[in-house]
Formats: sequence, structure tokens, C-alpha cells
Amino acid sequence: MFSALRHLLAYLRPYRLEVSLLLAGLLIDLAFNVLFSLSFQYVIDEAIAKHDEALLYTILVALLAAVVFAAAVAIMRDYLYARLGTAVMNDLRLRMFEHLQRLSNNFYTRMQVGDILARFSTDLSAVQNAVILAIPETILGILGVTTIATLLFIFSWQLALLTLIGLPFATLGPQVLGPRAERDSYLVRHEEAQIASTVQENLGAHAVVRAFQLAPEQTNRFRYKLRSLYRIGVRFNLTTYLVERTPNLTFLLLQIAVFGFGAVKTFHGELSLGELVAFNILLGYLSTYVTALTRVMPPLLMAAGGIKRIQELLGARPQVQEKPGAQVLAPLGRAITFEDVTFSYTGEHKNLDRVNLTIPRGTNVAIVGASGSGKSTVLGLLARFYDPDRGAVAFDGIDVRGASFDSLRGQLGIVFQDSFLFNTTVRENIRMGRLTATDEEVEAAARAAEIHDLIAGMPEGYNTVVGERGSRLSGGQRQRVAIARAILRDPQILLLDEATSALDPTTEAAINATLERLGRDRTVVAVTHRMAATRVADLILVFDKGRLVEQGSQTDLLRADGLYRKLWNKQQGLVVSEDGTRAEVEPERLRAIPILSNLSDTMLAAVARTFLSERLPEGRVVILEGDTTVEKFYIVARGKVVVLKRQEDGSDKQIATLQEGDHFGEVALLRDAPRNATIRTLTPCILLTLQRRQFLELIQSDPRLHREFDSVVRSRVHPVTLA
Ligand SMILES: Nc1ncnc2c1ncn2[C@@H]1O[C@H](COP(=O)(O)OP(=O)(O)OP(=O)(O)O)[C@@H](O)[C@H]1O
Repeated sequence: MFSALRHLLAYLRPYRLEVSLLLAGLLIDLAFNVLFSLSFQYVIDEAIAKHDEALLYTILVALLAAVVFAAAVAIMRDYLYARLGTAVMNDLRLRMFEHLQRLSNNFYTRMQVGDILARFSTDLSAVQNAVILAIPETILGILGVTTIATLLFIFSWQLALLTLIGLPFATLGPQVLGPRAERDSYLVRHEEAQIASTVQENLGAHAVVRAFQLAPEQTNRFRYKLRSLYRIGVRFNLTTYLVERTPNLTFLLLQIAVFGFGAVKTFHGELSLGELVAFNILLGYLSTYVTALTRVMPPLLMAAGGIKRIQELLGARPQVQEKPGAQVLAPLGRAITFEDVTFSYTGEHKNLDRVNLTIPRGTNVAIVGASGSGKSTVLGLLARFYDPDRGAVAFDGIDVRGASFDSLRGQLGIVFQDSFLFNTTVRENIRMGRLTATDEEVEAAARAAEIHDLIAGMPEGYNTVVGERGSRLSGGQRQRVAIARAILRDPQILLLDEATSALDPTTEAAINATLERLGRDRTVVAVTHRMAATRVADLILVFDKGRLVEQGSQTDLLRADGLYRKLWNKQQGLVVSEDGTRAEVEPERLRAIPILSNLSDTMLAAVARTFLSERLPEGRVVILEGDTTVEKFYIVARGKVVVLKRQEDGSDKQIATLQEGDHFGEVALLRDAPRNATIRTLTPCILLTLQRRQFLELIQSDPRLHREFDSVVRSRVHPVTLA
């Protein structure tokens, strides 16, 4: 609690003037309350008892004037509260937002978006409550209690002593229950953030939820999270009410005791009637101040959890930082090198293992390998989104860790598979490549990315707003805007991370041609899982489980008959129609699938004809773990899918990703069995599917094949393949 208060006061530090005026206002408020109490003594003992009418009216007029003045001051205080609350919140929002810009990629993979957003919403509003309500009430409470306690001593030391002995009991409740409530407050905030994350995920997945009738399952998951919030919420609310309630109760008892004792003293003439009344009114104010102090407990406790979570965010250190006095990197002259680079995202296993490579300036380099082999990680280290655990990434021999961010990233233009477009105009989206670019330069970049004519043809031209994440543009158009953005930087080095793999073949070919042209005279490093796209590369780097296992030109690598050749073969025989809507598999390609490898040519041709194409958007569940109704075998003709395994805590763990040429669900051709993993599309996909019923009909039409297949079934039923 004290650390939360310390942080709250730190948030208020830039507003010393406003806080001083507020304090002055609070003192005036207190002074009025004291004067009001004392006036009773004078009215009763001096004016009424002594029949002094002039004094009576003087006191009443003075009181009226004081009320008007105190009310004016109270309005000024309200204004200051309003200003302070809003200003402090905006300061915090800005600090958090700025800090988020500095944090490294690892933070974003670790944190859920909903959790971060909750820190900006519910946590901040709890802090706002504390600033607006709790801080002034606490200050007024403390000032009030001390001033009034002193005055009480002046009236009657015995009564005051009695009050002061009783007062500590009022703090027992908060002392005992406060720390527990503070801990629970953090938990409540955490649970609320979890709920925000679940809602956010559900909103993003609404199409999948509807298509797969997952609403009851999703609602159950949500209900489970609500139950957890309910448990902690009830405990927290009860504890905070008790924190508030116990002092009130103690105070009531105390008030009765003091009043009784005072009444007896007045009866015996040891205290005047006016003094007794004034004393009791002061006591009433004391009670108000103590109550005010206890009333601030719930919002303060609530804010304590929020402040802790905000401070956690502000305290997160960027993993990758610019060194003080970092060197300005000259434009790349000779080569980018990886010198014995080892890197792990989580420390559990190496995602890059002792990688040595050289990318000479001006070359076109392709990075290939199975999904998860570390291709994108190479780009991440090159752009210094991460730092290697061992070894170094160097530009012309200079370790990038010693270089300034601007001079390193200023040389790079990056196009991702799904480049983010902001919900603003096309012009502004492109200009984000270089904020100082003129409109003419923006248009020149759009021309280079071959999207100028299309933009110019739109009713609002470059001022067309692209919608959330660029939703008003097609995938190909979005990608061209992203390329224009990268080109606007006129980068020496172009990094392409699967820049065209989510597009249909015609658009992909067109954009690849654009990129090929734009890549001339630049250094291009392109991650791709499409082997055909490596044809233009001067150098191909082949990765396997984080290691660079082969490198050379396409001709060399095909001749070498190693991993590259294997990956190449896997993608042969899968033909996608130009508009990217259908796919076919060539019979010979099916021979690479163990379960079909022994079929005759005629049968393979028949099986190949039986395959159907399915187009699925990103994020669609193809197979659900435990489902027994899916009777299909799948080949990925386009795109990427992820294999997920349900964990004991109900979450899904990613165990593999499969890409073009990979297959899954082989076991569905053999027998009924619950699927042992969930398969979900990571990108838009075209899947080739083979229905068990149709497949078996084909097989059964030929008794010889039927016998052959039976023996395959018997030999393969045990080692169950994926899903
Ligand atoms: N932010 C991250 N945190 C933890 N592990 C990660 C992270 N990013 C990637 N990985 C893991 O590191 C490994 C290499 O990932 P990387 O993205 O470089 O592979 P890739 O070859 O580009 O795969 P793909 O073709 O599927 O994009 C994978 O096992 C992946 O699961």
C-alpha cells in the first residue's frame, strides 16, 4: 500500500502548483468545519445564555459568509481534481505507450494483447479513482484528525484522552485485513485482464467459432474464467467492506462512550452546555474524517493492484537496447556476416545453432528450410529485433550491437508476409516508410510497387482510407502498399519474410516480378518456403533445426541431393490453379506418401483424381483433437498449418507447423480413431483432401490391391502418424 501511495505521489509530482492549491483548499475546508463547531459554543454560552443579540447576529452572518466562501473554494477544488485526474491519467497513458514502443519483440510474444490493454483501461481507471477520490480524502482525513484531536484536548483532556485511546481500535480492521485485500486486488486485476484477453481472442475468432459451432465451448471457457474472478472478487470485496466497516463500528461505540461521559461532566457543572455541544460536533467531524480515511481504503486498495500492474509494464526492460554512444553504421560496403551465432528465444533450446554465413552486398539471398527451422529468426537477428546469445551479427565487420538503431534499421526495408496497414489513408500508410517523404516521393514508391494506377483509380485516390488492418484492400493490394512503404526508404537492404506466400499464384508471380526488379542493385534477403521462388537467388541458405546445413546456387544444391533437393521434391507434383482457388496432385507425387507408396500407377492415377481441393482462411480449425468424425487425409498444397496438442491445463501447445508438400491425417485412411491433435491454418490454405470412403471404394474395386492395402494397414496401425 505504501509503495502504491509513493507511486501515486510520484505521478502527482509534475503538478506541484495544482496540488498546493488543492491543499490550501482542503485547509480552508477544515478551518470552516472547526469554526462551525466552535461557533456552537459561542452561540450557546455567550450569545443565547447571556442574551447578547448583537453577538448572535454577528456570528450567524459570519457563518453565512464563511459558508459562501467555503462553497466557492470547494468548486475550485472540484475543478482542480478534475484537471489533476485527467492530466495524471494522460501522463501515465503516454508513459506506458512510449515505453511500449521501446520494448523488444520478446515482450510482445510473452504478453497477451488483452492483458496490456487492461492495463490501459481498468487498471488506469482504478488509479484515476485513487487520484480523484483517495488522495484528497486521505490528506483531508489526516489533517482533520490531527487538528480536531488537538482541539478536543483544549476542551477536555479527559474526553480527548478517552477518544484517543479508542481511536487505534478503529485502525485494527484495516491493519489486519489491508495487506490481504491489497494482494487480492492484484489478483482481481489479473483475472480481469485474463477476461479481457479471452474476449479479445473470441472477437478475433468469431468466424471460426460460428463455423465450428464452438460457441458453447467458448462460453464454457469464459464461464470458467468468470468463476475464478468471482471467487477472488467476492473475497476482495468482502475484505474491503470489512476494512471500511470495522472503524465505523468502533467509532460509533466511542461516540456513545464520550457523549455519556461528557453529559455526566456537564451535569456536574465541570463542562458548559456550549462546550458539550461543540465537543460533540467536533467529535462528529472527527468521525467524518476517520470515515473518510477508511472510505478511501477500497479505492486505494483497488488502485494498489492497478498501480502494481502499471509499474510492472513501465518496469519491463527492453531486451535489445541501444548502447550509450552507439556508433553510426556506414552504408553496407562489403557484407553482412553471422559469426558463430547461437540464439534461443526462451533459453530452452537453440533456435539458431552456431550459424556462420556471409551475405555479400548486392546479392540476392534466399533462406529456405522446414517450418520452424529458424529462417525468420535470421532476419530477426539481422534487423536486431533480438541479440544473439553467442557470436555476432556484423555489418562490414562491425557488430550491430554497437551500432545505433537508426543507422542500422535505416538501411533496411522489410516486407512481412502480412504487413500491417494502419486504418488511415493509402498515402499515410506508404509514408510510414519515411515520414519526411513528399507526396511525389510517396507516389513514386507506389509506382515502383506497381500500385499507383490502382490507387489513382480509386474514387478518393491516395486519400482512400484502407480500413482496419487494410481490410478494404485485397491481399495483393495490401502487400503492394507494404512494398511501396519499404521502397520509400530506398533501402540498401531489402528483407522479405514470406512476402508473397499468402497470395494466389497469379498475384504472387506479379509481385515476385516487382520484387525482383526492385531488388536489383540492392542486397535482398528473402525467407521463403516455396522452392520455386529460389530460382532467382544468387545464394541459397538451407536451414534445418536452427543449423545452416547447405548453401549454394540452386543448380549446386539440386545436384548435391541433400535437404534442399528433398524440400524441392516435396513441392513437386502439387499444381495450384492460377487464380489460387484449386489444386491438384500428380499421381507420381503420391508415391512419396508411405501409405500410398505401393499402389500401382493406374491406382495412383485414380487416387489422384479422387483428391478434392479445400480453400480455408487463416485461423480455421481443420481437425479438432478428439474428433472421431473426420475421415480425411490431407496434403498441404498452399499455406501453412499448425499442429496443436491439448495440455492438462486446457491450453493448446504448438508441437509442429506443416507447410506446402506436408501431409497429415494419414491414419484417417486406415481406421476410426479420435484425432490426436488439432490442426489449424496459420495462413490461407489450399488443402488437398482424400475421403476414406471414396478411397476404400477404389481400393476394394481391385481385390489384389485390397489385399496389398490390408497388409499396409496391419503394418501401420501402431505407429500413429500426426493427427
Ligand atoms: N517469439 C518466439 N518465442 C519463442 N519461440 C519462438 C519465437 N519465434 C519463433 N520461435 C521458435 O523458434 C523456431 C524458429 O522459428 P522461425 O520463425 O525462425 O522459423 P521459420 O523457419 O521462419 O518458420 P516458418 O517457416 O514457420 O515461419 C521455431 O521453433 C519457433 O517455434
